[in-house]
Amino acid sequence: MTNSWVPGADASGFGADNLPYGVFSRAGAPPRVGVRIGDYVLDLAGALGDSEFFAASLNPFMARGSTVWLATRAKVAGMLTAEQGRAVAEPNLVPLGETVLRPPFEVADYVDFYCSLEHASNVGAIFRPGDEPLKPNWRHLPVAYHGRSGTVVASGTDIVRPSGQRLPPGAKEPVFGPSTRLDIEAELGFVVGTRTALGRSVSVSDFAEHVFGVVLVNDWSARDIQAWEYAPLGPFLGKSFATSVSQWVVPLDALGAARCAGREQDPAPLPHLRRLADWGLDITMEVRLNGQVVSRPPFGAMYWTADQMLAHLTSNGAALRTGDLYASGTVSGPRKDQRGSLLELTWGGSEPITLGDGSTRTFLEDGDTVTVTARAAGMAGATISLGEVTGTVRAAL
Ligand SMILES: O=C(O)/C=C/C(=O)CC(=O)CC(=O)O
Ligand SMILES: [Ca+2]
Ligand SMILES: [Mg+2]
Repeated sequence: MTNSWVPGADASGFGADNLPYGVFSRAGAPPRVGVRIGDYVLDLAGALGDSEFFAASLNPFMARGSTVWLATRAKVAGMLTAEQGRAVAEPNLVPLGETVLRPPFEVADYVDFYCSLEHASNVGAIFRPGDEPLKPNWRHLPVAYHGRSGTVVASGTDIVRPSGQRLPPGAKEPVFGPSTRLDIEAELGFVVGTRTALGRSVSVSDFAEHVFGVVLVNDWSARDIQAWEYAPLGPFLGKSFATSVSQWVVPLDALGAARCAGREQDPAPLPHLRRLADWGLDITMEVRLNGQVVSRPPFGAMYWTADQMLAHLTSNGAALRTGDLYASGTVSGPRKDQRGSLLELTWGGSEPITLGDGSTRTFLEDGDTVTVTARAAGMAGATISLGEVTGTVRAAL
């Protein structure tokens, strides 16, 4: 672990080995880019002075590319660990409590993958009983759909219960109204920094050149709307009403110690999707419902890794833009208490879970708060916190 002179930082999960980026503002001042250290934000506009930090999003900084990302990270780490850097950094440290956090980046395109073998198998069994849970393509490519970037919201934003069409159990005709099966999906999101030209593909080996960092994602899902609408084109309004992301983007470089071999793949993917480096990530997530832990999904168990997702996403020549967000899909592990959605935890609503106050849930009720957190191992015993993504359900309008 690299020690920081900032009080409390080393043990906070936001020590000098983490240094995630976000956007903050102070009372009456325009937003700026900052780095979190302990319970403080280092104002990068003040500490480094570069124009891309006087900005309301990380996009201008992310667009500069991986050489600048690494150089900036090294400078910031130096300031927050060495006594010589302290003179510059200290006047630019803002207590977290004096800041308002803003959405960290402007989302360009948003894609959601489906990369957990257990999640895909569980959902297949619940939605399509009697069929093979996995379609024949599943082990050959990371399945995904395009989501709605305009409804990606920052952690803390209230989620209004969506209305839509659904087919009530046993009914022959659909009805329209508030969803009765509102769910969560705990996911990891990858934020693209460096764009590409139309027609170009990104190979698995160029992953770290394009992906700036990771966020936690909750892909809120209305299971009744989804189940009725999805055939044959996939999820649409059942997921497009809101997707929440955490407020600190953890740089890929902070996850070096969390890298692990991806899960074994059988059959071997086609050459353009074959892994060339270890981009599995050993990250443990925690899902809390009204404060109670209901699941601990293990990201290291994902079948497809993020380098493969990016290679697939661009394999047809689709261009990348700064701010593109692609999420892993729901993270579910082999154990029951590792499932990343209520759909799976309650097996389609047939096995309610009991909360600490004695109440039970199948799906979310108005007033429920869901919080997803995650931690990864850092260098030499450090812990890297990925912060949290939280949201409270409000009654349908
Ligand atoms: O299998 C289906 O029909 C639908 C699956 C999902 O809801 C999954 C989705 O949003 C992708 C994911 O989070 O894994
Ligand atoms: Ca999802
Ligand atoms: Mg969504």
